[in-house]
Amino acid sequence: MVDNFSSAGTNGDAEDELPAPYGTGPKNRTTEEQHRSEYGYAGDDAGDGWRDRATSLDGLDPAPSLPNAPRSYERGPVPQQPYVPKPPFLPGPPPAEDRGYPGQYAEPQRAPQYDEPTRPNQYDESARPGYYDAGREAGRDAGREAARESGRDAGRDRYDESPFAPSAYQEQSPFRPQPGQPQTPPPAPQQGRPSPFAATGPGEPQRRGPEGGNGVPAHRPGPPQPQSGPPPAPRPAGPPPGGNGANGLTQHGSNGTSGNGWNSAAPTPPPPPPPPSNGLPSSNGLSSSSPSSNGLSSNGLGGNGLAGNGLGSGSGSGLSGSNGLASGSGLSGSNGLSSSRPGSQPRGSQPGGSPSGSSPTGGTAAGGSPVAGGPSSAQQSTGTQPAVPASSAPTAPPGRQRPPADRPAPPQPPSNQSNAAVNGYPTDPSAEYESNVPESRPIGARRRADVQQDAPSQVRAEAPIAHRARRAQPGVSDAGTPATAAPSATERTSATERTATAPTNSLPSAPGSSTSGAAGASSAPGDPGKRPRKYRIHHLRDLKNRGEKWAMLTAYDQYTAEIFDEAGIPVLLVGDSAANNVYGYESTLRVTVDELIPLARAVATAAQRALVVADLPFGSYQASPEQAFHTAVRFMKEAGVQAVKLEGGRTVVPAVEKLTRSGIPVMAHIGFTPQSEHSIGGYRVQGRGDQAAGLIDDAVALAEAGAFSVVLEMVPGDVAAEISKRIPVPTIGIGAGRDTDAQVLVWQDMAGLRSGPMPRFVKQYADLRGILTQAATTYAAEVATGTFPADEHTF
Ligand SMILES: Nc1nc(=O)c2c([nH]1)NC[C@@H]1CN(c3ccc(C(=O)N[C@@H](CCC(=O)O)C(=O)O)cc3)CN21
Ligand SMILES: CC(C)C(=O)C(=O)O
Ligand SMILES: [Mg+2]
Repeated sequence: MVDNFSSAGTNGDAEDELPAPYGTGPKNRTTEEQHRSEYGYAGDDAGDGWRDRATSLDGLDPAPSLPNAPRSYERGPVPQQPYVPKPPFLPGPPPAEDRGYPGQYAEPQRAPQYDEPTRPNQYDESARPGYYDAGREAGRDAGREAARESGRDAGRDRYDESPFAPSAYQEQSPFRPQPGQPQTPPPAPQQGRPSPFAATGPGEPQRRGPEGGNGVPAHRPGPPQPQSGPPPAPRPAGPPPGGNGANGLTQHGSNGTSGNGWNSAAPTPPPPPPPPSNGLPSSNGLSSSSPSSNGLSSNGLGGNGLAGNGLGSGSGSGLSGSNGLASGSGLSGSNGLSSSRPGSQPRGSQPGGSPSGSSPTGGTAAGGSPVAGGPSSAQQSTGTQPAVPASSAPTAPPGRQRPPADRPAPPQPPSNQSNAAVNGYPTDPSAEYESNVPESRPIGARRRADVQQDAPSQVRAEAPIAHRARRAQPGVSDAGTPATAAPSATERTSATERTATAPTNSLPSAPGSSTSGAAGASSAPGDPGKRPRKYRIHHLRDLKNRGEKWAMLTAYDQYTAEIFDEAGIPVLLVGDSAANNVYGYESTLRVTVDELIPLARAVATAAQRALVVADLPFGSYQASPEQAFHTAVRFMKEAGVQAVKLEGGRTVVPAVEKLTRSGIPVMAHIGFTPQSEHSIGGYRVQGRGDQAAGLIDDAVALAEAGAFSVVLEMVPGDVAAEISKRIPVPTIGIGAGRDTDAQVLVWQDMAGLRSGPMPRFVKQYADLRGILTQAATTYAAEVATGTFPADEHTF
């Protein structure tokens, strides 16, 4: 059997599976289908918890019942689009739309490139061009016009233009909220949707499983959370971070404090935004102080949290610190966790937030400097506590409606040319990438840096970096950090220095020896002094050979990339998980190459040391190795990433070979592969029982094909351990236990930005949702009361 991704399950099939020469496409499908079988699944219920969780999620089970969309794809063209035979329908307001995915996936005709639709792929296929164009024209006009007529307002128009929301199409699409109607609250579709990611609306608590929704808590009660990431060195220490527990955050999560934890809270939608006037409790005194004081500000991401604490450090300790934050801020208390709900909406209240909470401390006002302040502030607050009674306040950020408009952020101005669209790159296939590159500094700058890195002595960062640093810390000049210095210092420094500095991060670096020296030394990710100037695939292998564990995080934008990079995270993944963590889709299936490239570019541009890997989204590589090549090249050229990741087992070996032979490092991804969610039949652990052998074979085949690392998602710990021993390249686990060579988490999960049901393998190290909720609430309150801006903010 083939299975693509999962072939794991198959034992003997292995051979069969091996696709012959590159023509994997079809096969994959076939295979996938087979997957449906339940494999070991059945038995699982009991033990794992996965099942349980599922149950808890109630019907959430993604697959089948989803009202949503994905299914449309599977079925073929979206029902409603009569006129749209195919791509054409892409209404394309803006060129961008190329995506028009709706129907296309299914389509056979065009070969390879589903995804890329948008831009006629330069490399490939010719065919497309015409195809799309035609379609667009037709579709667009019609669609748009109609839409306009309907009276859309400006905002809407914008929306329409968005590639994602072609008017005509949209309306019909099951996935998205209709443009016009802000179905805001939870987008209609979502509600029902089982997707774990779906933001739960305020009202949606239901989704959560019994357990509390997230299940998180429940599930992982745990005591020992093994999983957390063993930070590099110490890893064993598992608990360390424990602190976390301490922090509450974690605990929250784990405990489910709230009941379920986060969930519970959520349910109660809080009162809408508080009337400022009253105040925010805090407002009063707060004024300046409060706000900042809360630490919120300070906490801010940078501060405590992440950076400071050091994610990097891994689980460990540092983090905990972070907790502090959380709690400190009240957040915790507030937790955003609990309360927070997904954004979508009303989450309302989030408990947190509230103002009240805030106030507590007093803070510093200052603007919170990030970092430094961060921690401290946090702590301060802590004292205060969690403040945030959730209820209190008015927290609620104005519910976010996610009216369609917002969500898909379609940033792009509608340029019309198709391609040009999104990226801004010219559509012209032949166009020179270099020249196309929009910005001046980005890619180029980075690369230069890289080069230097290789050169041992280099040091100071280049101008670009400096700029970046400055930007980050207003006020700071090169040297110092502004008020709060901590972070800044780091930032400012050159890349090299930065590393070192990386503040807080002291994490566990591996004691390992750093072998190499300067530039390339292989070193522990967490140890500032030992970090390579730029992580390269050989460094990762060195880490494995030395037994040093490391952490990977997703990143989708500049700031998070900078923070994680400075925290010592050696690899940043611009995952297709941006679909549900950036664009608001319910699964990763809908995100396109054109949507990911801008994000990847931001991350690649911002990361100084981290190796940046981009996920090849669904439909952009399965058709053939050539398609994979073209898509990968786009990410390398247009975004500047250093490697790509694709999902699948033996069936994608030809693609892996093609890429690696072409000089493109490939990170493989097996076990539960989200892009094949529908063929797999939901979010399930893969590789149990009989499937184990197949999964191992997949890993071995991928490593032999040249993959420089292999992500193991939702794989039994013992199987992951075995694979880790069997292949020479690093294994990166997510729901694969503690014996993989590295761990990866989606940053919003790790930092507590999102709420809603959380996969069992997630450990939350901060409560950004709570922090931001409180910050926004306080800010709004101060504006309302006239506290802000104050004299010092006035020119
Ligand atoms: N925010 C976020 N976190 C992720 O880990 C993530 C994404 N997004 N998007 C892409 C993929 C999808 N992934 C997922 C998503 C959901 C589950 C999940 O619901 N797991 C359940 C198990 C359910 C079952 O076994 O039936 C769990 O409890 O962990 C797992 C992996 C991992 N990735
Ligand atoms: C969860 C990780 C491995 C991923 O593929 C993503 O974020 O897209
Ligand atoms: Mg992915």
